[in-house]
Amino acid sequence: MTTTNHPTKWIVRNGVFATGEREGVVRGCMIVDGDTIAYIGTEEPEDARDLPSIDGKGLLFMPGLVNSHGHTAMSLLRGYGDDMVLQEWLQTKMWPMEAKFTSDDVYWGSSLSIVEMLKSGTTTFLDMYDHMDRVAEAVVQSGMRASLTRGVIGLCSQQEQDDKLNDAISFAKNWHGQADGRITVMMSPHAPYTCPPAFIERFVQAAHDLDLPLHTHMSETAAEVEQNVREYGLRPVAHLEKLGFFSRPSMVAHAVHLTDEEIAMLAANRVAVSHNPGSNLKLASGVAKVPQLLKAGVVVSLGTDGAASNNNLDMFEEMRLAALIHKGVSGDPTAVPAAEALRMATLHGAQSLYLDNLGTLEAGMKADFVALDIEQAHFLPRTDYVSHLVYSAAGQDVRHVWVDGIQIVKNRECLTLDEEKIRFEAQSAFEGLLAR
Ligand SMILES: CSC[C@H]1O[C@@H](n2cnc3c(O)ncnc32)[C@H](O)[C@@H]1O
Ligand SMILES: [Zn+2]
Repeated sequence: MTTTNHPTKWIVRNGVFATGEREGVVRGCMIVDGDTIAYIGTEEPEDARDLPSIDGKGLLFMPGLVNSHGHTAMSLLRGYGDDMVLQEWLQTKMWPMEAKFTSDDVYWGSSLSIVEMLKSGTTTFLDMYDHMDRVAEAVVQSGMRASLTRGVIGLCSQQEQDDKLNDAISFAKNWHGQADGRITVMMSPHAPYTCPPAFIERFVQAAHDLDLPLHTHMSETAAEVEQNVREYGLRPVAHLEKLGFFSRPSMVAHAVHLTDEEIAMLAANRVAVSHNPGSNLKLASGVAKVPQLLKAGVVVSLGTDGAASNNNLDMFEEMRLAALIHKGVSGDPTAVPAAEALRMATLHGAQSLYLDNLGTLEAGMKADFVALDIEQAHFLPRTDYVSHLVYSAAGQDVRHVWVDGIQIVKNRECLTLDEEKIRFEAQSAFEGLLAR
């Protein structure tokens, strides 16, 4: 992406800002200096008079959404396997197709997901997959921010395990901190049921050596928890703790099937959780105990998972699901209120990816933000914009997107990517997979 033609310091005037912070909504202006928010408030500073400006009238600004768990190349398998439980879905539909993926397939699938995410307000995402150099290439081109991790399934020979771990280590060495710091890396054994204990321990060691966080799928289904107990005599949380997984900064996806003791153990070890309500509902995995996790002080963020188990990457939908399903299952209408759902999709997302200065609209924070068109029926009356964002809005309401202070979506057009080519190549890639 090119960074020319962007003024280093500029101002948004006449905007409404859902800051994601305690003060909630600010009506006024925001000054961006390079990649950072320099000021936000109701009063315009005197020395801002001559700054280049954009008019925020009719726009609601909010922090860019953070999608804390997914597999971007899986957009190529959207609609390819519906209405199955996780293990059947993985074994009969996903893994046979993924075995045929080339690095080009990963590039076009990831590019397709990036277009979808950007245009629905996501500015940062986590991706766990194979051929990660090609995902990184798409991230660089897009101008987006990402936490990338080479996901490794260890149900293979010792030699293949070595090769996969070395691939994950090389990827980390080559890409952590690249793209002006927009790309960071985590280390990811796929799950306790696909990685033998000794292999997970090697990932923990590598994460120590590289000083990187760890990420994995954990306790997504009841069947997986039972299998873990059968094979190792421990539920997944105690199993991972025993393997040293939580001795590193770590974030686990799903965490649906937890006991109260396990929730306390995650909190004590400062393990962050990516809650994926859409994927958990579609695969009939269950409903995570999010109110209890939040009460215990666990950082809970939101993820879509891949587009083959969701089946879209719209984080507004995940926010709404998170705010609704926990009310439904608990019978408590105060469970996950709107401000909490918004925080999960923004600040908690940044924290769960171990990214500093990201996730709210405040002076000193990264200038990653989006603007929604609020001159639409479903944003009226002007009662509570945080409520509207969570209970009424959808990704299609996003009109403009900035990352690091640079505009990358303008009037719903992606400025950094050729959307038409990406749509064409993604469809061709899927047809090629079917034919191989
Ligand atoms: C080794 S790369 C990532 C790997 O994860 C698979 N996957 C996608 N969604 C899920 C999920 O919800 N639980 C577990 N594994 C999942 C994907 O198909 C890739 O093989
Ligand atoms: Zn996943």
